[in-house]
Amino acid sequence: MGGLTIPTMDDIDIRSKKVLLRIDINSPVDENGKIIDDSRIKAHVETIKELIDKDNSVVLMSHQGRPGDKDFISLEEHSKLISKHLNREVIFVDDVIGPYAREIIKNLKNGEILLLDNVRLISEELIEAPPQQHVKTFLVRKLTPFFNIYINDAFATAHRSQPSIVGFPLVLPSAAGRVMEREVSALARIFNAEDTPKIFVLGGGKVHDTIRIIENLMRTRIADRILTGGLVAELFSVAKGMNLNTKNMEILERMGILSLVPRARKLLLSGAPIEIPVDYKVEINGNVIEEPASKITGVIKDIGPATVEIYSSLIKDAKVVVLRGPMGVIEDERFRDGSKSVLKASLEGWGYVIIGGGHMISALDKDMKIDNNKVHISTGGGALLLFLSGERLPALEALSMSMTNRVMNNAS
Ligand SMILES: Nc1ncnc2c1ncn2[C@@H]1O[C@H](COP(=O)(O)OP(=O)(O)O)[C@@H](O)[C@H]1O
Ligand SMILES: O=C(OP(=O)(O)O)[C@H](O)COP(=O)(O)O
Repeated sequence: MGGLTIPTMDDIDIRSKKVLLRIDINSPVDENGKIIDDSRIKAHVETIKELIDKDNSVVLMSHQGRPGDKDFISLEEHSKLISKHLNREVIFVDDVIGPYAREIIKNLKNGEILLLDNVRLISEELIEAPPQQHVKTFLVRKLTPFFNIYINDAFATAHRSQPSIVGFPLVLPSAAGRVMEREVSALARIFNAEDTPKIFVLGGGKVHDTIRIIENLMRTRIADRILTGGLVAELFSVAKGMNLNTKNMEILERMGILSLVPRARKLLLSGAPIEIPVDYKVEINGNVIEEPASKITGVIKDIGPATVEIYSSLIKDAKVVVLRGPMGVIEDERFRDGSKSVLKASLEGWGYVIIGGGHMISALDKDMKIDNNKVHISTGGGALLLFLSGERLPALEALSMSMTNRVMNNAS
């Protein structure tokens, strides 16, 4: 798959085993911490079902949000949703590696499913390091003895070199789950680097990740044009010398985004084809108004209608459109238009469309017509873009290493 040889669930003996299944059910949540879109949860049902049908006991592991952020919450609600979509009981334990969790894992019977709590409750999980280092973490050492097999189905986290992603494949027989397998093979099929023009529509809030992705896209000359929205647009607007007014600058400062301005300027000076919005929807004292980018007085919450029109016409002429990260604060119904409109334009165009990232997917309306022959809805955001820009993903590398280790172990 995708240049690397990666074991899938067809390559290992998965019958009547105890399986650790890393999934990515990191979902958008509202201001009360309630899940507003369960697409990622639904995506993993196929892999879980297959493991249960093969008489395994399955322990699910995932993260949700990052410590310090509002969406860093327990996985209890997720367990109910998995249970609903599977139509089976899912045991939830509000623990990850403690004695209580280990006891339940130990006693889990074939056919039973357990969801551990947010793996990022374990601080080691936030560290990016090579697999050889992560093998030594408490997380990997405490849990490995209970399992026969590790399956990684978390394509959306494949760009992180964290213990739950890269540690276990070095010590347990491992394979890619069905989501991981399908993502990698679909992208390899649909994404042809020769097809032009390729337009990337990049928004959302993970600006540190996105600037790295844009640098990669420019280095490998993959993107012909980048249309920005969300906080990514604000960064490039500042880098282009626009005045976004004090309130927005304070938000960017607080989020550590202003420190990225020199990198954004370097990209622009090197000729990166990055477009910024010409107008925005802003919020002032609870009211929504439209303002031109040159005269911003409110807090920026979405791209405006003139920008939507320009972006839509560019999108419609593209051979490949890749969208990741919403154009605005889509948790608020009043600021979903920008994201919905660029999605609609992409689906109406003639090119291939790849949509990624938990938030952008949640802006897809049920009545939007999706032609499965030319649209791939990915569970990944950052992972998807790094994969498309040619970067090697740590999760895939670790799975590939696990196969080499097994071949060597069998030979010795
Ligand atoms: N102008 C904006 N100001 C503040 N937050 C924004 C803005 N535009 C988008 N966002 C936020 O970006 C977040 C989603 O970004 P991200 O996690 O990068 O996307 P995805 O999950 O699709 O990969 C949402 O919570 C949304 O509110
Ligand atoms: O939502 C995710 O990534 P995405 O926003 O790039 O799609 C993944 O769950 C990874 O989460 P992280 O970016 O906090 O490591």
